Amino acid sequence: MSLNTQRATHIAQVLTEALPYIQRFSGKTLVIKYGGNAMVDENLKNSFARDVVLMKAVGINPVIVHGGGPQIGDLLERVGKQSEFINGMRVTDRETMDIVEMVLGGQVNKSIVNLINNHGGRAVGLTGKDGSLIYAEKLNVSRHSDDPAIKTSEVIDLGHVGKVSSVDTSVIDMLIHSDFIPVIAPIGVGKDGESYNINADLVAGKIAEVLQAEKLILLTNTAGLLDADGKLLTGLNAKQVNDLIDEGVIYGGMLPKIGCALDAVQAGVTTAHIIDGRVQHAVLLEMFTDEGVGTLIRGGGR
Ligand SMILES: Nc1ncnc2c1ncn2[C@@H]1O[C@H](COP(=O)(O)OP(=O)(O)O)[C@@H](O)[C@H]1O
Ligand SMILES: CC(=O)N[C@@H](CCC(=O)OP(=O)(O)O)C(=O)O
Repeated sequence: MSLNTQRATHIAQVLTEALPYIQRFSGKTLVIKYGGNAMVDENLKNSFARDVVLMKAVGINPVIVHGGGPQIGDLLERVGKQSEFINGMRVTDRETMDIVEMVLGGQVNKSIVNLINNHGGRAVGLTGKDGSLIYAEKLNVSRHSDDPAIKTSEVIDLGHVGKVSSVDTSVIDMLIHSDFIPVIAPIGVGKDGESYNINADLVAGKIAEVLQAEKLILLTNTAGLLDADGKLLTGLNAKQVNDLIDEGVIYGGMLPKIGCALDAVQAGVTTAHIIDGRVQHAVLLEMFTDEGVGTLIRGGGR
């Protein structure tokens, strides 16, 4: 057998092995959160874009929600502004909000759209303002005292940080039905017309819920959810997650991620996955293998 025939045989085998997964997910919607930390390497960005285009080509409907925390951090640094994070959320004053909108709605959103289109897909970029997709309201968080004797907690004003109050998916439905791939920046608009900076995981989770997606896939810069010894936790339910939060094993940027994954599966999304965006073709590995990759979160057990 020539080398070319061997290669073609291998491709044919791979394709037929993927067939049951393609049949299972064809026509289904998948919400993929593409984290800013997973967008750093050119090869990885290209492999992500190819995965998305391939999915669409086999009849799956990917909806991309992206972050861009490190990219916002870079521009803030260039203009000499410091950022503070509380419970994984960036404290956002008006000037920071302008930069967030420029970086997420402009630079990051358009670069992902461009990348997908360069691989033969048809992507359309949106923020939550387009088509009134995401209405937001102000998010306030409470900080508990480190002293267990002090039971009261302090409410902290995070500025223009929002949470999703409602999602109108009309514009997403229209794009999906016309064979476009929606690429969404996590900016919401308040009833007062103000812009809100929303953690991208929260937006991805809510959109997955409202679309009743088959999967919510959160790409990040760790192998998945890790235990106190740094070992990957492959399958978890709500009770186990809450115990890990109480033990302080889950903190920072993983808090909104795991929170939205739990909320999504409890609201009807079949499964949520936290996977390693530093691995080439991470999304396809999750979709087209029985064992999957990263951490799988299912509903129940709270
Ligand atoms: N138990 C945990 N397992 C894995 N990562 C964790 C855990 N707890 C906190 N983290 C932190 O969460 C980070 C991922 O969140 P974040 O930085 O917001 O990523 P992204 O930009 O992908 O949303 C990890 O890099 C890690 O520092
Ligand atoms: C309120 C809040 O923290 N918003 C985030 C929005 C971007 C984001 O979520 O980016 P990653 O997914 O790359 O972390 C921020 O300002 O960084």
